[in-house]
Amino acid sequence: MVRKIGVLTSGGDAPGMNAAIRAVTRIALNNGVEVVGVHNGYRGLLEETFEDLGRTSVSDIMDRGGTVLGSARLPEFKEEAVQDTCIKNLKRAGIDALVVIGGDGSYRGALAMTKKGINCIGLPGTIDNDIPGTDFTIGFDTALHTCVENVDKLRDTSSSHHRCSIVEVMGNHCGDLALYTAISCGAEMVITPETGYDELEVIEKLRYLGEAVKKNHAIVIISEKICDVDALAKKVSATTDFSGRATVLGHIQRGGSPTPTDRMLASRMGEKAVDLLMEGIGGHCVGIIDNQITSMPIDEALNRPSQSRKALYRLFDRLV
Ligand SMILES: Nc1ncnc2c1ncn2[C@@H]1O[C@H](COP(=O)(O)OP(=O)(O)O)[C@@H](O)[C@H]1O
Ligand SMILES: O=P(O)(O)OC[C@H]1O[C@](O)(COP(=O)(O)O)[C@@H](O)[C@@H]1O
Ligand SMILES: [Mg+2]
Repeated sequence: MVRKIGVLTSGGDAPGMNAAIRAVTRIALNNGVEVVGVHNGYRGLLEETFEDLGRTSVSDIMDRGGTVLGSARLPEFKEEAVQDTCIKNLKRAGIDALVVIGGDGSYRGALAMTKKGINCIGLPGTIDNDIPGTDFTIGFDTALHTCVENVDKLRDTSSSHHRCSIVEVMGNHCGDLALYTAISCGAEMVITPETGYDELEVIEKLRYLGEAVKKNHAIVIISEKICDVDALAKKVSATTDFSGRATVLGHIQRGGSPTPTDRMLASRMGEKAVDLLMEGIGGHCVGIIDNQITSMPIDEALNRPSQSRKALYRLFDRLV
């Protein structure tokens, strides 16, 4: 029987994490289960930075970006000795189950802890939308809104100055944020890990858009970690009709008040996490598939192939 649940946020923060913390806390308390907030991800398990959470501890946090519990990356958490210390610390605090809100790395940690005797449930919290086993992650929708808002602004000034804006967005190794932004903003090109990158092809396409199609501006959305966008912008200025400018949206994509979609998703997922723990289930992660809240074993989720975006790339091509 579960009497006390811990909750932590781990890896890169994401808007909506607070709504998830709130949901876990309120739903557990309403079931007569105590809740402990663990500060700074897995580091808090090691350093025992625990805080009892009451109903009002999670008041007025739903609309705030970031995570009130703090987040961290703790590479040494992969070591068994460190995990063993964390298990001891959890037991000493009387915490018998844990909700981990984070990305794929955090899921691996949650699985390891479950195998060592503390049931953990993973909630997908990342702006990257790169977690298998769910159609959408908490934070993706808000980050997409931020990207769209900023690219819309860049389009205004790019049109005035006959410019090509090359906009780098986050996503780690996943192109979703770039692809969804590109479709939503009516960009001229999208470059992601899925499309691959060929500098000559990009220049040729921009030449065609400038010289043959007579476009006033061109927006290129590119995923991070693909090329040096400043160098590409210089090349565009030197070899096409457009003057090139690079913008790296950076960490603003991680902040801001979560959209209602992210707040809803976080609340629904938080509810599911507590229900699973109360049923005695651990080592699972929660997802949303076809708008239904689901759960599956973490190792099954991590071994699933990532979803095909072929239809969306085709749509992008047909819209240009
Ligand atoms: N294989 C693993 N085993 C145990 N813990 C892990 C593992 N991989 C990552 N972690 C823990 O999860 C934390 C967050 O992982 P990271 O990949 O940085 O972010 P995210 O969870 O957002 O993908 C890491 O700092 C580490 O503490
Ligand atoms: O904040 P940092 O350490 O610079 O990391 C940046 C990375 O974190 C992210 O913003 C989020 O990644 P995770 O959710 O997997 O932690 C990535 O898009 C980006 O590559
Ligand atoms: Mg990750």
